[in-house]
Amino acid sequence: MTLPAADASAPQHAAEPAVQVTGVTKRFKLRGRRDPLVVLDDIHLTVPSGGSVAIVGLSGAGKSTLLNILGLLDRPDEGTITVFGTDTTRLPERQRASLRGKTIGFVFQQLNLLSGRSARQQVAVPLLYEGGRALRRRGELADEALTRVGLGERLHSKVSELSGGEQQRVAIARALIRDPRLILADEPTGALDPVTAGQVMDLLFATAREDGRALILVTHDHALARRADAVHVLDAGRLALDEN
Ligand SMILES: Nc1ncnc2c1ncn2[C@@H]1O[C@H](COP(=O)(O)OP(=O)(O)OP(=O)(O)O)[C@@H](O)[C@H]1O
Repeated sequence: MTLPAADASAPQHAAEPAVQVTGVTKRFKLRGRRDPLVVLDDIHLTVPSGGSVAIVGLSGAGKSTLLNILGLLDRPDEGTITVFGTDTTRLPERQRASLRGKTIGFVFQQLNLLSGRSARQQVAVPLLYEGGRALRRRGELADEALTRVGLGERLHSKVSELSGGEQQRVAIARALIRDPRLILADEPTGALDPVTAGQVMDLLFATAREDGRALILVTHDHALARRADAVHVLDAGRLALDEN
């Protein structure tokens, strides 16, 4: 897919990690319980530029909680998240939102598609907040992104007319249209058959391998996790490298 070209004027920091997580802790207060639930306990993680990391763990281990924090959708109680050299700890909400929008593409389990809109309209939505060329070319860029995920024949189909797997691919095309440097994916291929899943993951891994980009993938699928450069296991609040 020829997505919008990366900003050639943007500074390149090849040696700088894409994401650096230090000492992240997250607790939730639970109803009827005095002690909070410690979901993340002193998490450390480095994702190199051009790299991919898979996070595996049992249901309830805290994978989504961690992904929400990495995606700047939630804040940790302690610790720091540095994204492409920007320490997000003390960033005001508006700047966090701006960094999130410009830098991060989300492929989450909840697709959040609008049922009345066509695939092309859905995929173009993130470009509505951009000015200039990307805004003007949004239809063309959406078509390219949809073609890349194998939906070139369904540009005008409404979500309600698409299968679950096709909807998931629409969400992936939408996540990629702004050419994000960091892709956060939570079970991105859960609704796809093995062949389509393989193609979609090829696309996500290929995107991440470009210098200055990265992919963080949460999955229960160990075969898929092993395609990443490193696999980390989240268990009892701690994140450990899976050496197997
Ligand atoms: N806002 C919240 N308030 C209280 N507890 C929460 C909240 N969000 C998550 N939790 C709890 O934190 C734990 C981790 O949840 P999380 O959704 O991160 O797990 P997960 O590893 O993504 O699970 P799954 O694989 O089932 O999606 C769970 O026990 C969950 O109930």
